Amino acid sequence: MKDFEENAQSEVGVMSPEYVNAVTLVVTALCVVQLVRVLWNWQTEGLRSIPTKGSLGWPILGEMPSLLRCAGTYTLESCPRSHLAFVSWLRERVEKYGTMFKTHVLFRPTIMMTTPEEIRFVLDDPHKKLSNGAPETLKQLLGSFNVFALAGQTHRDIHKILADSALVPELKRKTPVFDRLIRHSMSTWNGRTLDLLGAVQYTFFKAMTFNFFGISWEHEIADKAAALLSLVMPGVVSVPINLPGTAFYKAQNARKKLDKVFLPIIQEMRSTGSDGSSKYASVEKFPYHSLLKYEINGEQLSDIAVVDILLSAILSGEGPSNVVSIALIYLKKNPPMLKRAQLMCGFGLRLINCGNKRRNRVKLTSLSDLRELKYLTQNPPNPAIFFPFGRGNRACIGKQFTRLMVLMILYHIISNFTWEVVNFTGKLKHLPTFRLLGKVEIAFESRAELS
Ligand code: HEM
Repeated sequence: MKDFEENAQSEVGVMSPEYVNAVTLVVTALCVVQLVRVLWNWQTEGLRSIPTKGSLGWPILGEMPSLLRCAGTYTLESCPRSHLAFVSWLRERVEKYGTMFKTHVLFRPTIMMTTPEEIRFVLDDPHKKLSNGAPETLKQLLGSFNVFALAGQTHRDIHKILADSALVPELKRKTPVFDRLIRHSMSTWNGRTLDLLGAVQYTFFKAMTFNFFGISWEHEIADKAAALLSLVMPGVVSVPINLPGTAFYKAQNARKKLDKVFLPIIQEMRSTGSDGSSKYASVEKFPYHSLLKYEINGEQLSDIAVVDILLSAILSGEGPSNVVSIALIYLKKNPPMLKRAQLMCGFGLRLINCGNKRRNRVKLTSLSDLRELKYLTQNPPNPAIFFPFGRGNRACIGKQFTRLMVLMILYHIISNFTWEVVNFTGKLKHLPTFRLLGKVEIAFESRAELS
């Protein structure tokens, strides 16, 4: 019997444990290699056929780790050097591959263009073949009709409708309203320490709900909308995990509540026609009747599509609060520059309001008033090489609005207050947009010489 078992074992060739382990290892390694190949092919699809030189970096991560090392967080003082770090990341690749190279960042195959001519070519999009690569969270929170997700002729038409209402003549008409709103927002600042980014953003959101939905900033509904709007943006730049407590979850809830604020206005405007009058005490005059009549394939935009469009336009405007905060921090660090700005504001005040001794009560009633504030409107960049507001048919529609509001807010702060930076991380971030990190707490006091 024993002989039989030994013979049988040698007949079927029983494998030693070492042999089994080695085979398992080889098979697992082959599977991993195959998986990485499939992932990599999927990840770089579309880019491999483009005859541009470059490196796609690591599987999945691409060249993101090296880019993040250059574009991470920086202190305000090291900010110019941080630009140099990013520039050296670019220069290294430009020297190897040329001014246009392929890479893999933000989990996507990417073509980097580094000269103003190349960037202008893309933004001007002469063949009208490019569409926008907006993040998925943007679509989930702002809806499929958000302006960044639109493409082709529909995008061009909607862009024009939005842009027309943000042109200088329209802003001229609204300047006194914005001025009242800003002075009202600042009326409680004396002796208080404020989260400046939050406070300025709140004022901006109220100005924009007036601009895009016609909602009066004095009405409580404008406060409700501004509070909800400030919850949506953090969700757009967050990981889309829909669990209670996450930024994405809060943003989704805020979006649902915003629909309840805005949808009744759109529904009422459709029924009342084009004169813009409203039964809502909150709505002064709805400015977008042309949007209500806009048709795609013979069908008018749905009410929710109109809300998507206007909401995305409002939420594009979260940048200016960073601009105001950075300006105040830099001015504080540079007393001679602050002094000159104060003098110019004073000079502007005298021009605007000759004879009025209560200088802190002065109103800005037109855009030409602002032109007198020469120091605040200096250093125009070269438009051929510097386009912070984009270009072409995707260009920012809020450029004039931003200039106007930032200037008015700075003007009122500089001429009415002294301030101390109480709490600020001192850090800036470049990705996904240029912004200050954390809260910026600033203590405001009325300027003694004005009271
Ligand atoms: C510091 C302030 C701002 C900066 C630097 C800025 C910058 C930009 C840039 C670079 C783009 C182009 C994005 C692309 O190419 O896809 C853009 C688009 C846009 N911006 Fe702004 N923006 C600012 C403020 C505002 C404000 C206050 C509003 C609203 C009143 C606004 C509304 C829009 C809209 C609606 C678009 C999309 C245009 C389209 O795709 O048709 N922006 N912005």
